[in-house]
Amino acid sequence: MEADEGLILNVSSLPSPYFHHSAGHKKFPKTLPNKDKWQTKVPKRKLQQADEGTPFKRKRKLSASPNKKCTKEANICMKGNLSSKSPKKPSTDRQNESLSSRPFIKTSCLFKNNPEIPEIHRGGVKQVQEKVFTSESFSQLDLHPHLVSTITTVLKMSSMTSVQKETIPVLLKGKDALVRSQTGSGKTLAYGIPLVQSLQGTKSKIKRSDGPYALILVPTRELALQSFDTVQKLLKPFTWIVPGVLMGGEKRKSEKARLRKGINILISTPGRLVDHIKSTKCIHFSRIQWLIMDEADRILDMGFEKDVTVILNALNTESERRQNVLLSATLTEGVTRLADISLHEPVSITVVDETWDRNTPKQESICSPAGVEEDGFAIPEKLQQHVVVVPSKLRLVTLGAFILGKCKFEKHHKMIIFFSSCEQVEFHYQLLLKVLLGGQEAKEPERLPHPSSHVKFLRLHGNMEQEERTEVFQKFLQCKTGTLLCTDVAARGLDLPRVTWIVQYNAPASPAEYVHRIGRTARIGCHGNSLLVLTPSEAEYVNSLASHKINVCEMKMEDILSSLLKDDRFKGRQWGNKKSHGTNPQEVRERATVLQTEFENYVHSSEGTVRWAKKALQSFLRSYTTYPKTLKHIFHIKSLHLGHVAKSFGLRDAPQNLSASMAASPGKKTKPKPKRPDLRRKTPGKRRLAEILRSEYSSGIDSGISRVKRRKRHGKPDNQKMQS
Ligand SMILES: Nc1ncnc2c1ncn2[C@@H]1O[C@H](COP(=O)(O)OP(=O)(O)OP(=O)(O)O)[C@@H](O)[C@H]1O
Repeated sequence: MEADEGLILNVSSLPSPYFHHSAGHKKFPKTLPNKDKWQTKVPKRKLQQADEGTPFKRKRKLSASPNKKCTKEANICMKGNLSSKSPKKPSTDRQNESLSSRPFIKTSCLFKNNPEIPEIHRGGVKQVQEKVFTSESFSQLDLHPHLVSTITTVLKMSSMTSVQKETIPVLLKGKDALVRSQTGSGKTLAYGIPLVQSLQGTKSKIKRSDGPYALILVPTRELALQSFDTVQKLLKPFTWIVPGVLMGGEKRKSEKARLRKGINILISTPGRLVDHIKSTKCIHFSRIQWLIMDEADRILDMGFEKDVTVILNALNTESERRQNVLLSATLTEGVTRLADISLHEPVSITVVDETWDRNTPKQESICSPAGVEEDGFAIPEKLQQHVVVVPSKLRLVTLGAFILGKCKFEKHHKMIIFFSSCEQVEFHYQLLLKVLLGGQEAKEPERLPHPSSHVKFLRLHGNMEQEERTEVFQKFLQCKTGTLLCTDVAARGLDLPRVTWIVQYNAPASPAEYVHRIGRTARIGCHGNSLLVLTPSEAEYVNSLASHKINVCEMKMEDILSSLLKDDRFKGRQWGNKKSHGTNPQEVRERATVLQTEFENYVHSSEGTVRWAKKALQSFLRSYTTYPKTLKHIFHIKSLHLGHVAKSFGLRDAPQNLSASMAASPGKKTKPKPKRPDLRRKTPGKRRLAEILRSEYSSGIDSGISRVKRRKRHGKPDNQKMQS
């Protein structure tokens, strides 16, 4: 794929640095053994005795200093071949015993030579909190009675949220506003209600052929669809006002036709709108009265600034005065810039709880969100945030165990897992489907899983075709349980009901993105949970979050892994028909190793899957280089142990010659990679990176980035599909 151009991978033929293979068992079976044969065909490995030392030392305290980060993992930087550091062989007696009567599952490979796990201390950070609801009803506002009845009967809402109570009157007065309130607090209606109220009451009744009166810009297509849906509901009694969405993916011709017929409230992603501004003659903005930019900071973050400038210029040349609204749960520097160029004497609205040390809510007639950012971002009160520190080698099994624990054994969970690249989403989607679902639904991945199965997987990312994206979005919207694997394309604005867990398998590029990702749960006063997965060398990220008043509490990796005790598919033969003791750490380790072996067997079942895993690993490494400067001391490519990271992609060996730029030898200075937010300087590398990142958000017609084609039924990951 384009995203990976320039990276050269050689298939390594070196023996695995992780395992001591018993004689005659140097190679794993080439194909995934079927389930009943599994226990006899499992590659023979020696058992690690329970008394073989403590696998995880929890000695080191997490340094408060941002530059101190010397775990063993960090020190072994990027050495792909660990042969010199292979775990010691256990005693010969044990070895013989293993060879004669045991299943030869050697647990030391996963649980040895890992860096120490630093202790995480909750910093006693007092999180910023907002009160979600007020006791005031919509009927107290000066709204059209039909609009009020639509809100109460169609949307089934009675009282206003804090942000609605503050924002709606300001917008009804015709003022510009910069609105910040926590995720899931009802910002869509905060602008939607005054918008509809004002348009239904225009002196001369709006005609469809008039064209747009309002423009709503959002960063992703799914959010465009969602906002369209809300606006459409509000417009129920006012049928003469026509909303429409432009978001790419759809044929440009049919969008043009809809524009020609007339759209009064136009909802669009910036890229797609710019495309129409440049190529569609019938598009005009002569009657524009409203410009709303939802997730305003994101719109700028991802290199849409140029598009926004084109849009603003187009609006300014055709209409003189309009009302402008910027909204987000996180106000950042970018918004200040955008506010400067797009808002006119705005009212700044931020919602803060009474118990917090300011009055709530707060209105300022200045436009400087800086103070808000200093105070930290508000997190929904009922959102329980967790972090787990996991050595690289154990990341994949920990993820697998977590999914099984929540979705298979606790059942009623709906989960979103965030990854840092499309390739990783695709790879993990197939891998988890095949291994955790034991192959049933994996045979027909496009089919909905059996309704009784609570372990279901869906995936969403910017390289999918729009038709499939929309289908997946709708499916996840409607399902009660299941797991969505996605990139940040799903991080902003999406209101997906009943999501109980957010997992961040790769840490986000900024605390703001952390806030938006976890904000997909615990919406509008509901309960929710989040889990951030960090490696020992990344543990300091917790301090970075704390500096934004974000408080996470630690979950132990061992506790997550222990859910494997409930799944006898991962039982080592040593335990025979014996009932699990429930807490035996050795048994947990053994089961984790069985699961890891299943992952590896799948990955190594064909050349295509190996290539796929390497591709996913590459894209992970590439995304690792794009953390901004402020986080580079935590997320630095040189802190990664390539062999250990490879293991978390089910690869038995660290790929050799990964890339000249990626896997530079330790100590050798490499050119710094472009940082995520700084995408305006047009060096070719930056332009390409910007393109890749924008693919998550683009209009869908301009990037030229290859897309993952809709999979055929019975589709198997192979090289062809990944190349698309
Ligand atoms: N007054 C209300 N009463 C009850 N539910 C409401 C009310 N206002 C909004 N909601 C519901 O709250 C949920 C979240 O609303 P919305 O998506 O607008 O939040 P948001 O603040 O825009 O979130 P984000 O920052 O993540 O984009 C939606 O399901 C919406 O229908």
